[in-house]
Amino acid sequence: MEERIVSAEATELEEQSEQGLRPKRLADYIGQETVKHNLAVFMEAAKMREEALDHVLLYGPPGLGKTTLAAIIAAEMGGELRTTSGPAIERSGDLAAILTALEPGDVLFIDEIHRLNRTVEEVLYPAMEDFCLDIVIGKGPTARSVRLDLPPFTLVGATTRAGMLSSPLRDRFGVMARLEYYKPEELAQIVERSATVFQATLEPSAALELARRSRGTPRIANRLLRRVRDFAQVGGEAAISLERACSALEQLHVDPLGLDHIDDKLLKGMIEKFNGGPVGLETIAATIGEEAATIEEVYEPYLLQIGFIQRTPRGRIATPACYAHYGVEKQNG
Ligand SMILES: Nc1ncnc2c1ncn2[C@@H]1O[C@H](COP(=O)(O)OP(=O)(O)OP(=O)(O)O)[C@@H](O)[C@H]1O
Ligand SMILES: [Mg+2]
Repeated sequence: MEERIVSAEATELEEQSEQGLRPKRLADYIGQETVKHNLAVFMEAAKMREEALDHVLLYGPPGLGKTTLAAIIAAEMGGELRTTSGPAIERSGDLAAILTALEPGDVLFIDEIHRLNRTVEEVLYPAMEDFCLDIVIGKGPTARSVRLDLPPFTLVGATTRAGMLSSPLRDRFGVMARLEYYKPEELAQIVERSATVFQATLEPSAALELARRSRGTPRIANRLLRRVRDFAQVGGEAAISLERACSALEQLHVDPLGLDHIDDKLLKGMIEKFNGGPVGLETIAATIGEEAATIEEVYEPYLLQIGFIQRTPRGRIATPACYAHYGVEKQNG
């Protein structure tokens, strides 16, 4: 798969630089008002009862702030954040080691929790439900099971694929929070905050322009800000203006809706080669030289979200909004 500036996934380098951009407290976390409001109530109540917060499942598309929110929950609850991920825990013994090292009130963050294997997952059930661990000592006829108590802790799970979680696991989360794509005004606030962290001056109109082209995703907004700042810096400009933002984004092939050349290739292909469809996913994949799964999981979600394509039983169709964007009339027949 080609590297894209509008990809919602983090590059390896970004994972480190993002650290400094993450808001640390709930009050600084922009947008996601419902999730934020509910979490604030649940955290307050847990603190009043002097209990650990109920286990929280955060789900939604990449780059919307799940990892950020997990760290905020730990900070607000006054516990340590222990981070791991589904694929990193290979054996049930690995998870047992992590669980027994927890202190009361800690937050265990399991990223990509849909990728835990079943045997590991089963260790998690009693840990989540009763704060205990059943371990088997010995083998064969002398084997016996011992129950270990765990300190009260909060599990925060994150996933982009909530549908892939088994129902016993899903049922053990007291709080389920779905993160939504951000509005341009919210993304503008996010890039303005990031610009302050970078000690860059960003004009409000430039912030809004970056926001509009960021596909509802803070990670993309911050990435575009970094690149646009480079252009301004090399141009010797003290502040990032709207004109500079627009010309830099044009240079980067990010159009006013946040579409790049790959989106163009896909959408124009549907219009020009298939008269707007319906056209099957496999056929689209073959014409643009991509895997069907990549199109479905990576390219399509944003195009569906902005209403440029529709999924129908007979295949994908390009909508009138998509035709209008490219200034093309649909051929009849
Ligand atoms: N509500 C927010 N306010 C401010 N910045 C945010 C917000 N949400 C996300 N960000 C920024 O966006 C970047 C990506 O966020 P984060 O890593 O938390 O996303 P994620 O949902 O965990 O992504 P992934 O699915 O790839 O793990 C971070 O640099 C973070 O600073
Ligand atoms: Mg994350």
